Amino acid sequence: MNPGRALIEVRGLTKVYRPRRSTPTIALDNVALSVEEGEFVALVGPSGCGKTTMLKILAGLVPTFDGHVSLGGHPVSGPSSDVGVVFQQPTLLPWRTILENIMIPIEVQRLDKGAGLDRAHQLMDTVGLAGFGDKYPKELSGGMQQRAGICRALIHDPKVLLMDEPFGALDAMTREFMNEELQRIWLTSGKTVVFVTHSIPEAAFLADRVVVMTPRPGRIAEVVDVDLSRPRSLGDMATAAAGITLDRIRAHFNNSSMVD
Ligand SMILES: Nc1ncnc2c1ncn2[C@@H]1O[C@H](COP(=O)(O)OP(=O)(O)OP(=O)(O)O)[C@@H](O)[C@H]1O
Repeated sequence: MNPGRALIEVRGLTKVYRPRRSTPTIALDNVALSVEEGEFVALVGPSGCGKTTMLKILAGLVPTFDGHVSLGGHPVSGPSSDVGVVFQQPTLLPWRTILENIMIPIEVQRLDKGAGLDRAHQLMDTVGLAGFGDKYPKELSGGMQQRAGICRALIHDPKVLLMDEPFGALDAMTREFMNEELQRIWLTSGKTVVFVTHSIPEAAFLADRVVVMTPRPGRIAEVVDVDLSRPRSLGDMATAAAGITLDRIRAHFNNSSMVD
């Protein structure tokens, strides 16, 4: 971790989708955000406020936008090996084993296979998938598949992990377990994480700062600091200090259905 140094810089970011046969949509409007190296930042906001759009832009998956977006001082102009992405669905290839799925970025980026295999086993150990490398995705539970997706995103040792509702499809108990797992992985890896969620408790449990977005067009309504010590336990979220943070975030959504 290198505190005080912005790894991700977003200034004046506006994204307008212009479909050929319908009216344009302003997904993001003049968004500014700096994320420091090693920081965990969560994005929350109502459906359609541009959270996924923001993440895709950071991932270099959206070619056109207005404003400045940089990663490590370099303007984002396409996918980068400095970034790992985890989506809501694990998107594992069904005909490949778990280990073969995790190794995909090593193959695509033509990195050293031996070192990649060592790291894959290390990551599988870390997330509790040791011994499952030879299984196929359908043989694993949803939570295990999502853990494999996290290993795949981390296999090439990216600086930044972008996560788009990674636990949204999991049952409540698995989701809580995955939140604790992710905190542990983040604490040991020192990665910079940007995490999209609809769940305010999840955002407050995981993040150093919670970025609250307005309904579309997405702007930043408030950035809420979460001043709770690490490592956090789920029980910590029932304390008065956590309650103040949760209320502060929830106040933005009193008339919205997004609150979990
Ligand atoms: N490829 C696209 N073409 C046209 N419009 C799009 C496209 N992608 C997103 N949009 C529109 O941009 C707006 C923001 O979408 P986005 O998916 O970024 O929101 P979101 O906050 O992630 O939503 P949700 O919480 O429901 O996933 C929405 O109105 C959406 O319909």
